[in-house]
Amino acid sequence: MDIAIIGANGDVGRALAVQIISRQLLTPRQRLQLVGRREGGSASALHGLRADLHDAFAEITPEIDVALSPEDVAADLILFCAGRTAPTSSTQMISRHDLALANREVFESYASSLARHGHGEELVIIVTNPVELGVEVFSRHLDPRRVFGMGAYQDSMRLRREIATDFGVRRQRVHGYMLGEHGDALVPILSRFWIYGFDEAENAAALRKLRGDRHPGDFAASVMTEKAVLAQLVRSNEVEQAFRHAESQPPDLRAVLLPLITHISGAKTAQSTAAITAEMVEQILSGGQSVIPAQVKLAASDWFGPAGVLGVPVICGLRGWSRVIDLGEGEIDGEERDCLLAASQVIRDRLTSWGLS
Ligand SMILES: NC(=O)c1ccc[n+]([C@@H]2O[C@H](COP(=O)([O-])OP(=O)(O)OC[C@H]3O[C@@H](n4cnc5c(N)ncnc54)[C@H](O)[C@@H]3O)[C@@H](O)[C@H]2O)c1
Repeated sequence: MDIAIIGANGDVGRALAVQIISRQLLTPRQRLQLVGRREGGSASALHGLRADLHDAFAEITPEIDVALSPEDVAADLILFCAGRTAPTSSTQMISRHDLALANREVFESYASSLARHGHGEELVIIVTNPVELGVEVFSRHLDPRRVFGMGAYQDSMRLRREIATDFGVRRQRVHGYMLGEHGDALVPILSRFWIYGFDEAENAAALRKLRGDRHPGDFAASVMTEKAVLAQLVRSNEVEQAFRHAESQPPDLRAVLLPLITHISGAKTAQSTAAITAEMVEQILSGGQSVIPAQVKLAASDWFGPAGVLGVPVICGLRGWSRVIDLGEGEIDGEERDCLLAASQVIRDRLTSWGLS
């Protein structure tokens, strides 16, 4: 298994290279390809990064090479983190629409080249935003079962971590999903929540505590309200107060709001994104079949809604994802189902507005 990181000179790409090597996801005989642009600083910086990685991890480095054009990408697993990112300051504005149009070209150039020059068995994990756009573009060129967006995985792990903190357990003991869009149309699926090791009564009490008197359909409006409060605090330079405000919210809201302030504080979320992407890679490479929440391109026969890109739990292995699980009749709350249908519509509308209908 060889891995390519597209956009390897970016903040996420560099952190991801360190994660892949330090977790020894590749043996010394396998290859890590660092992919950047010929123009700009990448061409020289990637050779520097290659040397730095050898210097840091001499005993465990895989073979590392540098590629500077889409035609030269050659790997079994492609981690896509190239392109523009949302600004880290609340005063610099680039609309999501402009970000999408800029990144659509980058997605297209690599997806069409992989379709022409790849071996046809590649798995692709999209990190670049909008994740749903990347999944849509790649799924038009490659087998959709081999394309994943890591947004739902990251959002679900954040939800589990925040819940774990409140109940004083390790994140690995918490089950629960954050599905839908990696954006404003996120859907926490608390009806699939439980803590391993708690009995039925303890889990029911934990769920009551978690939900309080809130309904799944209220979540999107709460996110919008709290985002406006935080944007105001960050604009008036009260970043510490913004973090305190976000930390006072319930776990599902914290899972969305804390990364948002982290990004606009200037720190970005490169380290956590790289760590969680590497964890997802580790699961996929384990060789077994695991359940991974991810944005994928669904056919209407895959779930209870229409065809399109959506964050859902899928069974996944080295040949890609095979089916959606945990969303059957009676498995989730009726209101959560409605929220997922609404999220799917939001994503379809956005893709149409970005020229992909
Ligand atoms: N999914 C998530 O949870 C998540 C979290 C953080 C960041 N992101 C996204 O990841 C992406 C990268 O973020 P970052 O902070 O590393 O940004 P960055 O600006 O630091 O890096 C982007 C890199 O992409 C490279 N690039 C641009 N066009 C390219 C092309 N055509 N070919 C090869 N390389 C190209 C740039 O040279 C740069 O090195 C952004 O879209 C960001 O929104 C996603």
